[in-house]
Amino acid sequence: MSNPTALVAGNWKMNGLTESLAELEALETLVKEGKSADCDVLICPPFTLIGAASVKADAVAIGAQDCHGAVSGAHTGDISAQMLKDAGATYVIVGHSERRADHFENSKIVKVKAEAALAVGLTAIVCVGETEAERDAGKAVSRVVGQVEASLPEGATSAKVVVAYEPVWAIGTGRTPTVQDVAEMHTAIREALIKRLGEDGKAVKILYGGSVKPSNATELMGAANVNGALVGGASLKASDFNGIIDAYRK
Ligand SMILES: O=C(CO)COP(=O)(O)O
Repeated sequence: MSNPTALVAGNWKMNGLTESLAELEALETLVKEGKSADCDVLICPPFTLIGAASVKADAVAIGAQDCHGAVSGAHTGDISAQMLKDAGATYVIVGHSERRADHFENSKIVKVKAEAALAVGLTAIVCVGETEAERDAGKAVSRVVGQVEASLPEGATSAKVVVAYEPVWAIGTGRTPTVQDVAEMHTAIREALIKRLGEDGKAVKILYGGSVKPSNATELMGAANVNGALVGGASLKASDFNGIIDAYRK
C-alpha cells in the first residue's frame, strides 16, 4: 500500500476575528496559484468563523477544533458534529491536549466525540501526546500508544480518522523532539493502528504537531511514518503556513 496523502492542518486555537479571514484568502491564493503541493491543506478556525471560512475556502478544507459527543440536547455552549457539518466543516479535531487539560477530557470522552464526528461524515483528527514528565520517566511511547488505543472511535478507517501526535511539551514552546524520537513514536503509533485496523492501519495519516515552523518542517515531515503536520502558531499567517506546505513541494 502506498503512503497516505499528506495533510498539513492549521489549528488557529482561540485566535481569529472576521479580519483574520484575509489570511485564509491569502492562503487560498498561495495554495491555488502557487506551486502545487503533494498534500491536502486544512484550516481549523474557531467556531465563530467556520461558516464564513467555508464560504471563502475552496482549495483549503475547513475544520473545527472540538465537538460534543451527543447529537443534540441540553448542553449549553456546546456544538455538535452535525452543526459543524452544517456550517461547512469537513474535519474536526478531538482530544487536543489543551482540551484534555483545560476541560478534563479523557480518552473515553475523546472516543465518543470522534464517534459523533464519524456518524455525520466528518473526518476526526484524534490528538495524542505525552507530557514532559512522562517522557522523562521513559513512558512516552506507552502513554501515547495507550491514548491511541483508548481514543480511536469504533468504525475507524483510514478515510475517516487521522491521528495527530503532539508532545505536550513541544506545543508553543519552540522545542521539538529529535527526528529520531518523532520516527520512533510515529512507528509505534503505526503499529498500534495496524494491530487495530489491519492492513488499513497502514493508510491512516499520522500528523506531527508541536512547534512546526517553515524552518523545521522539511526535517520533521521527512521522519518515518509522518504524514503531515498539525500546526498552531505558524498557521495564523498565510506566509508562514505556506512555508510549511513547502515541505510537500518538489
Ligand atoms: O497544538 C498545536 C497544534 O494543534 C501546536 O501548536 P504550535 O504549532 O503553536 O506549537
